[in-house]
Amino acid sequence: MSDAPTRITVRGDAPYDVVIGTGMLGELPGLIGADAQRVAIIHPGALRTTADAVRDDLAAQGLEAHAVEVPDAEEAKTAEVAAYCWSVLGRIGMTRSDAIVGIGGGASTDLAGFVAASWLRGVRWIPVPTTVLGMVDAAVGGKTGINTAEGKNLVGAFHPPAGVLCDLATLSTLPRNEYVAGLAEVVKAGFIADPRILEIIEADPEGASRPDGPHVRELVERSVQVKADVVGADLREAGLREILNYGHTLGHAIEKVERYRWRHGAAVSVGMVFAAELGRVAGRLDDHTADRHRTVLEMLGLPTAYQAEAWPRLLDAMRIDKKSRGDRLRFVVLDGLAKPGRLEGPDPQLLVAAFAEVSS
Ligand SMILES: NC(=O)c1ccc[n+]([C@@H]2O[C@H](COP(=O)([O-])OP(=O)(O)OC[C@H]3O[C@@H](n4cnc5c(N)ncnc54)[C@H](O)[C@@H]3O)[C@@H](O)[C@H]2O)c1
Ligand SMILES: O=C(O)C(=O)C[C@@H](O)[C@H](O)[C@H](O)COP(=O)(O)O
Ligand SMILES: [Zn+2]
Repeated sequence: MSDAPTRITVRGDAPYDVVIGTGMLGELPGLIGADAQRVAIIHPGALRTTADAVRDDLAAQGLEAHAVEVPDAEEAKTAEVAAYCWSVLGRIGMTRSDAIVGIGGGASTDLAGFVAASWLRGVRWIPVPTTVLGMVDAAVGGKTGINTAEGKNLVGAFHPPAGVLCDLATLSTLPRNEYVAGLAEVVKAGFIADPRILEIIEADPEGASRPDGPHVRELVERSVQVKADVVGADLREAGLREILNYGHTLGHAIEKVERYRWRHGAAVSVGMVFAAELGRVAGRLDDHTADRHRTVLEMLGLPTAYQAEAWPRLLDAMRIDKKSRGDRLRFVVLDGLAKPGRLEGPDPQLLVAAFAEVSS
């Protein structure tokens, strides 16, 4: 692949590009909007240096730029932090012609996007993801939101960004365990739509699990393409988009039970093995593809098991999953490699049998 940035267009009512490359934060002013006077840059402490540099850059372009520091990781995805951001926006006088920039991992961009969706009923926003998970998944597609005490992402809005800047250089400071956790969403893209991703990882798991490894750009580009194709066809999750939730029904339940001490990617990793086992016990997924989940994820050092005694709490947490309809649980399962389907209201015994396969 070349050194020039790659642009992947996300279709829809207001199409936008996901730009993937190195050292392209200079593209940000062009995405802010010609009429903007003020920009709020929402970021966690870990990205303060980047946020300050972006603020100085935007100020040099004549914009009134404000860096808004928020708590780290999931601590940012709360109603209290959203309310803090709204109060800052009020104080700086942000209007509908102004813009919000979200810098950081998926937690920061989910919050920034939600603040943008809710402020004045929607202002322009641009995510600058700095984790592999943010680049391949969270920053693309306009799903924004925060958690509540009852569960993950229960409050939010679909609010597509004006553009997404994935500067691969920002990954140089990302701890390896965070990078590896993010690869779970890359593997998800492989199983639901692009098996070449799985082949790249299987051929060189060591190289694939390093943020400075040789496959970063191809893995990011392929995963973004999968996400762009899906959300470009179904922004509001009327049907197709549900496939991006593969592994998330149990994954989100694990995050809640763990009080967000588990990384999202790690929880989704266990959740995908569970979904594969569910597909297998339901007689829909072949043994080879089901087994391949555990093999690929373990090659990367991702978890594939969870404590058996948590099952009642997990089942309870799964009931409020967004794919549920009334009392009916719904799961994304595979009918084969890259053939996602749905399993609606499964026999509880199937769930127990599938969970037994991931229990430790
Ligand atoms: N909106 C969506 O479609 C979507 C998709 C997938 C995941 N998500 C959400 O994304 C979140 C997970 O995102 P994540 O895995 O990126 O975690 P995160 O945002 O919590 O970031 C992980 C950690 O890495 C730090 N960090 C980020 N970039 C860094 C860098 N370049 N250098 C050093 N440290 C850095 C952060 O401060 C944080 O401590 C979850 O809340 C999940 O629900 C949303
Ligand atoms: O973009 C989507 O749609 C997804 O489901 C992507 C997931 O990886 C992501 O974790 C998303 O935030 C989950 O959404 P939710 O609607 O289940 O909260
Ligand atoms: Zn996810």
